[in-house]
Amino acid sequence: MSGNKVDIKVVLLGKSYAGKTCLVERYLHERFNGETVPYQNTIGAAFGAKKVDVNGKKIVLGIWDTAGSERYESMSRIYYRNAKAAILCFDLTDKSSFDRIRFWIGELQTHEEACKIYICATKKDIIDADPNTRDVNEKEAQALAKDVMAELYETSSKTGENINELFMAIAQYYLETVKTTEVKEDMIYLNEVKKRLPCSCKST
Ligand SMILES: Nc1nc2c(ncn2[C@@H]2O[C@H](COP(=O)(O)OP(=O)(O)OP(=O)(O)O)[C@@H](O)[C@H]2O)c(=O)[nH]1
Repeated sequence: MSGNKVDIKVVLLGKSYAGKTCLVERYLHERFNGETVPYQNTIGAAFGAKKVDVNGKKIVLGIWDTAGSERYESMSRIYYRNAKAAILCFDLTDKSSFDRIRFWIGELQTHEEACKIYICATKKDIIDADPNTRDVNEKEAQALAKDVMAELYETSSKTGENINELFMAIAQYYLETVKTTEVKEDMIYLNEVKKRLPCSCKST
């Protein structure tokens, strides 16, 4: 990492009102304005960045909070292009928001194959306070996550539960993958060197 360079592009996708902006607000600024400020839909997208320390390595996450409104859907590809991680948000109290993430999974699988998917079930505090408000079956969410090899996090932007954990997992996975790639590249390089060695070298 050098200067203000963004190391990992992370994009948030999901239905309008799913809780994407609050998730980013909580992570970047450790605050939740949901009880004091009326809901305002995101227009286009918003960008924020945060430097994190993963086992002594500092990396910068560049986070794109996209608009959930279907009106802006065609623009979303601009925001998820080259993203290393996508957080697909759904609201635990709204089944239609869960159904919507299948659309985003399809988009990413078609256009951004290398992007790692994280599924984020938001507003956990609401269902903790009243389990009857749960509109998405936990097993169904787990099954979908397993299907697409995604990790599933249940979060609350009100309490902050699981939010640092989610972004830390993204950063850690990124670093592990970078390391693996470097190792792979070294291996390829060694193979190439072996292939090019003159025959006389084999016996030495
Ligand atoms: N209790 C509770 N309310 C939440 C939580 N997250 C979001 N909300 C509320 O849900 C509403 C929508 O949240 P936003 O974060 O603005 O939703 P969004 O997905 O960014 O919406 P768009 O910008 O339209 O795409 C707001 O009224 C928030 O206060 C949460 O974790 N707990």
